[in-house]
Amino acid sequence: MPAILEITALGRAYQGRQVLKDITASAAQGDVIALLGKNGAGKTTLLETILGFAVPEQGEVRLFGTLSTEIGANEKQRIGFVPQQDELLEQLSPSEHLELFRDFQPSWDQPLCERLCQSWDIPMTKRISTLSVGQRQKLSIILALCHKPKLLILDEPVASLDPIARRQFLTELVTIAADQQSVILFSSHIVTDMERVANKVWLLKDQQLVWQDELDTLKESVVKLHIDAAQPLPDQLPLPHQLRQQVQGNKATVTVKHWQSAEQTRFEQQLQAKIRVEYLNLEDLFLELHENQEQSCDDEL
Ligand SMILES: Nc1ncnc2c1ncn2[C@@H]1O[C@H](COP(=O)(O)OP(=O)(O)OP(=O)(O)O)[C@@H](O)[C@H]1O
Repeated sequence: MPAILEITALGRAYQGRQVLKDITASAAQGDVIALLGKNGAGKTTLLETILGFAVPEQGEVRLFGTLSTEIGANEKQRIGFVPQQDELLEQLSPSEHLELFRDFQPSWDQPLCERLCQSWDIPMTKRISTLSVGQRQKLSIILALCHKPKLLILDEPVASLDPIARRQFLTELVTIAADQQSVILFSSHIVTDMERVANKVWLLKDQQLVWQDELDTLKESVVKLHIDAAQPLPDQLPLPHQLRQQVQGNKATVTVKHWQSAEQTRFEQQLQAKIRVEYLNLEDLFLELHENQEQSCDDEL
């Protein structure tokens, strides 16, 4: 069976300016992937290119084995998408909009739809043009979820949701990923949310996916070392794979990547110091991985 999502040597440029470069990645059933990157890193561009909205300048994307720019109704029925800017039909009511979608979707889950509409207080009979931003976002999510897609792509899906709706939405995502064995790929700047549900991280930086692996592996690999020495430490500490270091007298904090706990004793002996290893949450990891640009950095992540 072909992979749900396969990206090969993908490149995108706008008016000759490269936005994505040499991206190769794939996703398997059950993957919940957090797509991280600063503003303008290219997340929306990547998600829209995956969906086949534009022909890539380099490389290709395959969805269910078919080029994303050539997918037909069969593949489209297996995809759910929540765009950053919703594309709802303003003149309809939520009830009419949902009905319209349901008619085109053989696998529509009506009980799920009713449950979400009720728990998210969707005003079913008001015109969509009169809904609040949060209500519109909820409706977009319901439209994307209820046909039980095998590939669910969400671009900033929770930006306008209140904390209760966000938590409910995240719970739904986890359930869907587990029950339907689908792929979920979503971007968000609310990194704490992503950490709750994602099992993989794709990190976009300098046009490339500089990290694409298990979230747990990332957390074990990039750590902050708190060093406490008997004597003053040198300005530049001889530790490999440093992202950032701050030395003050006998103490230092150093963020390193490719950390291997077996090395701790050796470094302690080398520096004649005690080292405490701090494992970071995803938000701190994101900050550390982006704040290293001006610092001494031995190579790219
Ligand atoms: N249609 C376009 N024409 C020209 N440049 C574009 C176009 N769309 C996006 N860009 C540029 O490509 C880069 C990536 O934009 P993109 O929207 O993909 O980033 P993003 O990571 O989704 O950002 P954000 O987190 O702010 O939503 C930005 O520099 C943006 O200005």
